[in-house]
Amino acid sequence: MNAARPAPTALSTPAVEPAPAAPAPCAPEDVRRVACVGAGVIGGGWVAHFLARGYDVTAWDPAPDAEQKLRRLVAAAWPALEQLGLAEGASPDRLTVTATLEEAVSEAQFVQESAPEKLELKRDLLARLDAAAPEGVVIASSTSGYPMSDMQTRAAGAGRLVVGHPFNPPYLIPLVEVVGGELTAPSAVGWASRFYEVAGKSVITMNREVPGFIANRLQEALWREALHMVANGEATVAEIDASITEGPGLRWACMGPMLTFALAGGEGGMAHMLDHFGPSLKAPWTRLEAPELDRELYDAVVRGCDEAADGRSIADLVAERDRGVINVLRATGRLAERPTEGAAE
Ligand SMILES: NC(=O)C1=CN([C@@H]2O[C@H](COP(=O)(O)OP(=O)(O)OC[C@H]3O[C@@H](n4cnc5c(N)ncnc54)[C@H](O)[C@@H]3O)[C@@H](O)[C@H]2O)C=CC1
Ligand SMILES: C[N+](C)(C)CC(=O)CC(=O)[O-]
Repeated sequence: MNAARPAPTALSTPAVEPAPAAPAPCAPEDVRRVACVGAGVIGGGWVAHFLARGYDVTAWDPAPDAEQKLRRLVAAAWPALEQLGLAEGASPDRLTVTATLEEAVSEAQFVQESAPEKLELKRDLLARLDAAAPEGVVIASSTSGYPMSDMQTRAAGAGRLVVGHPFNPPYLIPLVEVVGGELTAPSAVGWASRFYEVAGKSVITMNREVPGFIANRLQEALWREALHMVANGEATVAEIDASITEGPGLRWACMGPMLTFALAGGEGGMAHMLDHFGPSLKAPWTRLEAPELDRELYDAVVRGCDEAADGRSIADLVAERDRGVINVLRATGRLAERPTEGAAE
């Protein structure tokens, strides 16, 4: 079932011979100064996150009103961050907005890039960050989907460039997907993953490059089908959103799509689910083509769910899911709205 590693795009042929990645100047645990370059929706969210975790943060963004907007974003996020619990010494006062990119990164121990999702802009910016940041400092891009192999082509120090893909807002959604490019040093990937863990993130370190990484590929499948349905008059925007918030979204906050579907198989788990609903993969239930459910894929999914269950029985998982859904319903004020009238006498 192991799909061949996707061939690098023609764009990812390195234009420069990378210098071997110098070691990071400090351990992930010893980072105190973080630079955020690009301070819009996501970059601003990163600034708020790193400030709340007690770092000194420098930020640079070319927009004339960037500082005003950034400080407004941080101030708006701060009450939620106080609720979550701030690190010792955390303060918005530890933000410095610099006049130049070079100033922002000159003493940084980690750099998070969050400029617009435009490939040429990212290539030039990452090369500029590589030229300006202290030797060995890992530079991560917030890109939503570009492979680092396609972005790192102009950086002499490509070995220290990684993807660190967050979810909006980074100060609340814990996931960050980390993956290197063809020229990235494995040590930089490991350093970045460890740093994000230390900085309070939930890290998935991918073992291969794929455009869109993991969660965005899954989101994109749903997003594109939703757009088709609206375009074809099959569902309204409101129906699309309600179908998730009143349906699978309640479960997904507690349990991922794989284990959720294992429970669709009842006591038979994922094996029964695939036996029962496997043929539906050929039904026109989406415009996305399904893979062939061959023995290798079948066994990999069943085995993966058994491993994810980690000794919990189906009954344990059902109880866990039900507790979680009730908590989400309660937390989102929906338990009260549920119809109280029972069956007619
Ligand atoms: N918006 C979202 O939900 C998410 C976005 N991302 C990624 O984060 C990155 C930024 O996206 P957003 O924050 O949404 O965009 P945005 O448009 O809100 O912010 C981009 C910022 O970059 C600045 N900028 C423009 N040119 C620049 C340059 N050459 N160097 C540095 N900064 C520059 C702009 O002034 C702006 O403030 C993109 O790569 C995007 O794919 C990742 C996860 C989620
Ligand atoms: C819409 N988006 C592609 C920018 C979304 C992301 O990249 C991740 C997220 O926050 O959902």
